[in-house]
Amino acid sequence: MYGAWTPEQVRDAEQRLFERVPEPTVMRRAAYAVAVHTARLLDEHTSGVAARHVTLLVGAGNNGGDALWAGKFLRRRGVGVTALLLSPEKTHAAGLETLRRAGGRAIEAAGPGADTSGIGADAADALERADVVIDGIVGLSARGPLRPLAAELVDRVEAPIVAVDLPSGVDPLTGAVDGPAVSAQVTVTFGGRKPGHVLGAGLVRSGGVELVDIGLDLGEPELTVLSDADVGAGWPVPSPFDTKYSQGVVGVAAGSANFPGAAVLTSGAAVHATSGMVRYAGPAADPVRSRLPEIVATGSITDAGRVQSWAVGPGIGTGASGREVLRQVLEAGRAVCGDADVITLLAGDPTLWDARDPDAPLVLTPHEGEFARLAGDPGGDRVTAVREAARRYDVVLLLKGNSTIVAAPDGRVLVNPAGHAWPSTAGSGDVLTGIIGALLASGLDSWLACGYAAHVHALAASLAASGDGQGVGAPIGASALLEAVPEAVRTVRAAA
Ligand SMILES: NC(=O)C1=CN([C@@H]2O[C@H](COP(=O)(O)OP(=O)(O)OC[C@H]3O[C@@H](n4cnc5c(N)ncnc54)[C@H](O)[C@@H]3O)[C@@H](O)[C@H]2O)[C@@H](O)CC1
Ligand SMILES: Nc1ncnc2c1ncn2[C@@H]1O[C@H](COP(=O)(O)OP(=O)(O)O)[C@@H](O)[C@H]1O
Ligand SMILES: [K+]
Repeated sequence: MYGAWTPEQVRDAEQRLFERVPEPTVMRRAAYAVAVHTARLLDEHTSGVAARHVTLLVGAGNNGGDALWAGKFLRRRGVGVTALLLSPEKTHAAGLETLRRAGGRAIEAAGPGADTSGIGADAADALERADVVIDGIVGLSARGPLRPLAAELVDRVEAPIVAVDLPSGVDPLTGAVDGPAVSAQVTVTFGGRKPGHVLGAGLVRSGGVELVDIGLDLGEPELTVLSDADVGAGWPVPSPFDTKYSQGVVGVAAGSANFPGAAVLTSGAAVHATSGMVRYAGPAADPVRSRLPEIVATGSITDAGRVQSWAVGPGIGTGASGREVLRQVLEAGRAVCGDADVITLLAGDPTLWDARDPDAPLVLTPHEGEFARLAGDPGGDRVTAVREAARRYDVVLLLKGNSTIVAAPDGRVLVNPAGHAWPSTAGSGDVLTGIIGALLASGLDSWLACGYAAHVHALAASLAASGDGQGVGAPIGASALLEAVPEAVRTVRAAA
């Protein structure tokens, strides 16, 4: 498990740290780590460190200061260092001095001989010669997209980039990118990850994140990211004294005559995710029986028998029959995972919420379009949007995406950064619904159930796509993802 802390939390912790350790000492610690990772990258790309060339993009604040200090440490290893100053008059003075004393060169990015881009001739040359570029344009204090000169410089870079703290152009709090931004090979960050490293475009732009301890005491994180080991340790498996009933029975209300596949995928996922028993109730009972003989299938919810949870929504339609299915499931007073048409129905008719038993956990798993129907466009700050909607509707809300966000009504937020896009295939959401339904039936806390399910779902997709999680991937369908769920569960349990 690891956390991500907001810029405000990091700044507060920095202030506390500076009461004990002088600020320049902390900055040197941070910059030294940037230099170490830059040297590693140089070695990877050029099979050496000495006599290689590193160009620093240096903005107006301490982020640029870190880059300048890193340049000084690289000089010690014989690296040629050129700093391009974006705001020469606001450059971190001590950093600049130390780089110069170490034999580094510092020039104005917008120096003489500038072409229409505004980049000076020497600066353009330094960018072209760079084996690695260090991005010290902006860090924790970033606001909005890169300014024009910074954007032009970044656009010119062809060498791999080491970002200091955050890739510039990424919003530290939301991970949103609204314009030009750095795509880093490695991001070296200090004290703790920021939300911008694990959310949205920021996740992709950060590359590999290297966390450096600078002595910050950060407190409770804003966001939590689960590891394989966390998920494996909590994944429900049968004990010697369990029966198929005691582990929790999952009810699946999904699919229709037009969409039997949704029924098969949701039910199949529930079968693979946990032991115990899965009941299916709906018009696709025949295809479900023929594909999944272990499922007890009936035509209607009233005939389904006792369950501990319902996974409901995929393919049920938004007409009268879908509405009736939802009403019956909500009235059953069991834990519910509602997906797809359920969300559209609840968004369109607020009276449907009245059927809900307030004591039974309710999870909703919208994709972005469904979320917009329910709570409006999530915009760039998805965490805030999801957290507010979870509170307003008193549900656990899982917003799907490359980084999936799970918010509880009490404000806790989990993020699952997939790290790849293999789950982006039709029907994979149905699989997720089935996994969550199964975990709810086992009695797991519904917020954690969503986090566990999102983690295993993404892992199953990666295992299915790559054969063993290591090889080059190939596109998969939701059926392959479904079949890989047991291997994903094995993988996380082995890590626990
Ligand atoms: N406080 C400290 O001593 C420590 C801070 N650290 C570094 O300090 C950084 C934070 O430094 P600062 O608070 O000085 O701020 P930054 O260096 O993040 O930003 C400085 C300035 O960049 C400009 N800027 C903002 N948005 C921009 C954009 N979109 N395009 C171009 N320029 C933009 C603004 O003028 C802003 O004031 C951290 O990210 C980290 O790298 C580390 O050295 C660790 C210790
Ligand atoms: N680009 C992506 N990267 C990683 N995961 C993705 C991406 N796009 C979608 N997903 C995941 O795939 C699943 C798609 O669900 P959904 O949109 O409901 O599809 P469907 O309705 O076809 O089943 C979700 O778990 C979502 O998080
Ligand atoms: K940066």
